[in-house]
Amino acid sequence: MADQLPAALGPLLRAARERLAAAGIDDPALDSRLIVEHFSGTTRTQAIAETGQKVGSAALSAIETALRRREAGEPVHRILGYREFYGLRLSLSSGTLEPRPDTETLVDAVLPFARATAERLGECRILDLGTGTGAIALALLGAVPAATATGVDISLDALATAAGNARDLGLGGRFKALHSNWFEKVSGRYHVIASNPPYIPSRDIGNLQDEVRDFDPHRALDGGVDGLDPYRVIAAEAAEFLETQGKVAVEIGHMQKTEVTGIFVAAGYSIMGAYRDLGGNDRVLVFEH
Ligand SMILES: C[S@@+](CC[C@H](N)C(=O)[O-])C[C@H]1O[C@@H](n2cnc3c(N)ncnc32)[C@H](O)[C@@H]1O
Repeated sequence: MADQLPAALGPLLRAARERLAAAGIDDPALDSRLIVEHFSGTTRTQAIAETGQKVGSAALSAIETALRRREAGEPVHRILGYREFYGLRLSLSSGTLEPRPDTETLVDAVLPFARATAERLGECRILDLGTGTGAIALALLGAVPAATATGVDISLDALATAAGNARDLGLGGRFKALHSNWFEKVSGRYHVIASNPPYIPSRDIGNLQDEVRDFDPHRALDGGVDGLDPYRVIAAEAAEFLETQGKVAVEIGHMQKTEVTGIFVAAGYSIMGAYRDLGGNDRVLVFEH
């Protein structure tokens, strides 16, 4: 019950952390802090300097509900309803993948080219295939003020969330959400075509961590029998939508570098760069046609 949680901030944080630790949560200190701060509207500084500050009963009740959800295995960012990506706060919804830090590697990989294009031409048109929350497109728009982006998704729910994120970040005027099965409804040409497509082989979905399998939409994960179907579509069709010397950048599963490179090379592309994530895993490939 809500009244079992202490109302003073310091003891409340301690109690929340102990509950999550007892439930076997990986990082109970971080998750309890995120939950308490979010639902009480307090800051980290207050947690250190004002441990006696009282949290109201409505906030305590929300914290109690959130702790129960976390104890039951729901990812902390699903409970909060947002996740930070490339310094941007992105709202989540049931149709969106939770953006992962690994995907920031893709943003880093194409950002210098996007900046240089914007400087040279006064614009940089970006196509983000499978945009989800809008993570990749919005990170690039945030960093390159002259850029514009179209975010494509098959999920209407994801597109509504991406458009809302663009608005909330003040990027709505440069972001267009497009409902399309990959390139089907896409028109025009782009300097950057970026994608973090679904790339898990269908048979492996059941073996994913519970937090991924049970809370990320399967449409965002399942890349077909061998996990490579979306790369085949992108390699076959992207050239038609690329500006001269434009770049295609894709996130890959850490064992997929050779196969994905082979798919793009067979379709007439040259590999321009391969990037590892912070864990040292192959994560992003950049091609030119
Ligand atoms: C791995 S998620 C990536 C989401 C986001 N770009 C990110 O990096 O966090 C893949 C996205 O592709 C979308 N998707 C799956 N199949 C698609 C298709 N046939 N056409 C367009 N988008 C598709 C999913 O709905 C999902 O949003």
